[in-house]
Amino acid sequence: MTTHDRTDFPFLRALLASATPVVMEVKQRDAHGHDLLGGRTPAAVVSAYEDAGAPCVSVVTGRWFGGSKALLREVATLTRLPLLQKDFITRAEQIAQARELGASAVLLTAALLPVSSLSKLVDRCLLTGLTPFVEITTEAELEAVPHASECVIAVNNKDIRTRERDTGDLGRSTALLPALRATGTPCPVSASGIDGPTTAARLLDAGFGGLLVATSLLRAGSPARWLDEVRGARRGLALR
Ligand SMILES: O=C(O)c1ccccc1NCC(=O)[C@H](O)[C@H](O)COP(=O)(O)O
Repeated sequence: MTTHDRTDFPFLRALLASATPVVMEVKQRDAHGHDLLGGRTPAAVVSAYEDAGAPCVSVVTGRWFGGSKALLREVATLTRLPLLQKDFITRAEQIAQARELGASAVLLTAALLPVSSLSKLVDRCLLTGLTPFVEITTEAELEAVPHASECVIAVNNKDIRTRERDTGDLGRSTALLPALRATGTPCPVSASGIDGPTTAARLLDAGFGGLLVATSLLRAGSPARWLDEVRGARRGLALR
């Protein structure tokens, strides 16, 4: 496969261009079924994310978290920011559908996909102009990621086998970061369980090129303040 021009991939381009590369997520419920929108509409949440300066937005369409394809379609009508679809994507038709719904990137969960399927789906994404957002939890899964230099690769700090009901092990991200970088991915990401601005600042300082956050941002009330606190915490770390 030939190397693609990154400028044709809006999700990756936006993440790489951002000084605060936090992918802000629209997620209706947490893994325990607790509502996260608190009476807000998706429009209100997306507007707050835009005001905060989010480079891109993730939309959970998976039913475990109360999502739906209609939610992605709705969010796509509300913003021009590049969108990531988070769902269990296992078939090429779902990639075509993601694009139709308005996504610029799709989640591919390495733990759920045989290596040959992951490879075909990554190829399909790249041919379709979607950024493959490949989530891994181990070094073995990471080694099986094809065309890593054209994928966003994210360490999932939570455990998909328990439906992500755990609080997340951020040590997994830190431990896997050198191996992540060695793949040549332009954007190593830490995803899930990032519990606040101080943790986010620490992960960005450690060298992550992006973070994916839902629960903490949605519970914080003001995403703009949350991101300001990340900047403040980073300044504090630089002064040490
Ligand atoms: O991780 C998956 O495989 C997955 C598949 C389908 C829908 C959602 C999925 N994961 C959940 C998430 O991606 C989290 O919502 C996201 O990482 C944010 O986590 P948090 O900040 O802890 O709410």
